Amino acid sequence: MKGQGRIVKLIGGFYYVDDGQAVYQTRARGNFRKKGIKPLVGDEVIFESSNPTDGYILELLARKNTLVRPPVANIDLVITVTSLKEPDFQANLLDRFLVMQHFAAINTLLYVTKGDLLTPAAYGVFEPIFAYYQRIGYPVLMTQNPFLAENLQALTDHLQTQTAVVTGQSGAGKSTLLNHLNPDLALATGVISQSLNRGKHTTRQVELLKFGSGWIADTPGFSSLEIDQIPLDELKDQFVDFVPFSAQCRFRGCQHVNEPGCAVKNAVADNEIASWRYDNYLQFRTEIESKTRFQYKRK
Ligand SMILES: Nc1nc2c(ncn2[C@@H]2O[C@H](COP(=O)(O)OP(=O)(O)OP(=O)(O)O)[C@@H](O)[C@H]2O)c(=O)[nH]1
Ligand SMILES: [Zn+2]
Repeated sequence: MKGQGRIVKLIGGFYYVDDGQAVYQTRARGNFRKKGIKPLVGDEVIFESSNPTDGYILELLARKNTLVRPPVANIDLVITVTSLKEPDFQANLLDRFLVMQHFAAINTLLYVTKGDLLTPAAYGVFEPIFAYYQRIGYPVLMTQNPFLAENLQALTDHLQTQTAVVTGQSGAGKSTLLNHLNPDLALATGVISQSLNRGKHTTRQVELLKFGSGWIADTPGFSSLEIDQIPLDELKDQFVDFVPFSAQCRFRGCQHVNEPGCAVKNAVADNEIASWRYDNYLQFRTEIESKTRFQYKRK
């Protein structure tokens, strides 16, 4: 038979395709292989299969978007799980996630965890920081006890028919959040967490799981993230809080570094743009510049 379905996981060179009725184990064939295009979890595909364990992907349908890390396609929403403690909150890492997700044109929601490990006073320090992210356009779900029913319900309301991916730093609480969200998901992650005994990192591969009428995927955590695939002069556009000001910069194409009459720098001085955001912007620029220089040298 020939059918259309979605790749829900990738293990050992096999792509598992869900066509809404069943899941088929397939391998990649098709023209796209010659072009060097690799199927990703989340891809819509045309496949051929005579039985559930022996099929072929013939064709990849056009992708809406692609997230490089984790490698997933056709995502509507990324839930970026951000812990306040164990591991400590790092605005630099959070901004990396946000910049990469904006560059990939994927919507982001912030889910804040581990407030329960802090005193109310220590927790309070973080409130204005996340209020800032909320103000510049990122939905934020944040309560001191992160897994209160109302907070989980608010997240469920955001999910609906969407395809969502849970991402974030190692140990931030991604799997824990999924377990709280739905007992059915807990089953799926429960299998994986048996391997917990062998090491610290639980989630090793991306798998799309049915959630309500949509899909959700846990992903392996990571502790660093390179932003150097973003072209240097496009980095400023990924800082969503800079964009409303940049139209008032004296020079078109202002990079907000040394240019006179820069409205973004003025906004930083006036505390309208958070200084840590601007500092991270300059740091990311330096990283991209040093990478680019390296590439020129090699030619
Ligand atoms: N106190 C507290 N502990 C939490 C919270 N969220 C997660 N944890 C604990 O933190 C540890 C790591 O949680 P996980 O859900 O495995 O983290 P993860 O982000 O999935 O980790 P990786 O799969 O390694 O990327 C576990 O021991 C959880 O029980 C929270 O909000 N509060
Ligand atoms: Zn400027």
